[in-house]
Amino acid sequence: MKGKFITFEGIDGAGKSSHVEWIAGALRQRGLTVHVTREPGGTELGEKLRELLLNEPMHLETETLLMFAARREHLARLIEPALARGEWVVCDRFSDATYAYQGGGRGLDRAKFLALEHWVHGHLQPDLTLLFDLPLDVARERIVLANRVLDKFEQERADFHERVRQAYLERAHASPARFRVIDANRPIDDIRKQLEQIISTICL
Ligand SMILES: Nc1ncnc2c1ncn2[C@@H]1O[C@H](COP(=O)(O)OP(=O)(O)OP(=O)(O)O)[C@@H](O)[C@H]1O
Ligand SMILES: Cc1cn([C@H]2C[C@H](O)[C@@H](COP(=O)(O)O)O2)c(=O)[nH]c1=O
Repeated sequence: MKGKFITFEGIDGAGKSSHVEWIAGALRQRGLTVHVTREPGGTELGEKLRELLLNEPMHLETETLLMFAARREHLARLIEPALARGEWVVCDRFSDATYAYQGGGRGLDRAKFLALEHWVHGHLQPDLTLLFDLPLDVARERIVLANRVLDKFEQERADFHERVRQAYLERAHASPARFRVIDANRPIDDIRKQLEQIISTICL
């Protein structure tokens, strides 16, 4: 079977990372070779860029270019070779995050996003994108309960995160064949049952 590229998306605290390893395990049980990775990050250089991106204030275009620079490295070193070998890649965030955070959240010109997307991976889109969607206040409450140190994005105001959420939903609406919108305001076990059904259909 051909390798597939699955991405997880959603606002901060949506709960996507809680399912990334689980879905990889479910795929491995079907005999597949699966790589779990994340953005920004996923390579040695990408993880260094992640440190800067999540902590240093910078111009919006610098932030966007660094997200795509990290992505180019990630594609070249991990994602494209794995897919070429027929292996699967499960990635916590990809370019839809740039569309939602830098575009929706910060107001990056859409044409600039599209130009970078075309340059960096015009030939490749995820086979499946799971968008974890839920009201902002529920996601905020989860982050507070987790008691973690907030990064630059998590420290943004509620209106920023609301714009990110809406941009994700708009992007999902524009590509219904690629996206599955998951109601993330449910218990983890219920979400896993839905994910199990989704992967059964793509593993056929
Ligand atoms: N369905 C759920 N119900 C209740 N709590 C949840 C649910 N899913 C995840 N959580 C909890 O919410 C917190 C955030 O979850 P997680 O780290 O998976 O979110 P995330 O979308 O990856 O966030 P971020 O992008 O900010 O890292 C964690 O403490 C997790 O245990
Ligand atoms: C890929 C990507 C990510 N971001 C933001 C979104 C999150 O707030 C952080 C990553 O943190 P996580 O806990 O690993 O989800 O980075 C972004 O703004 N633009 C992007 O392209």
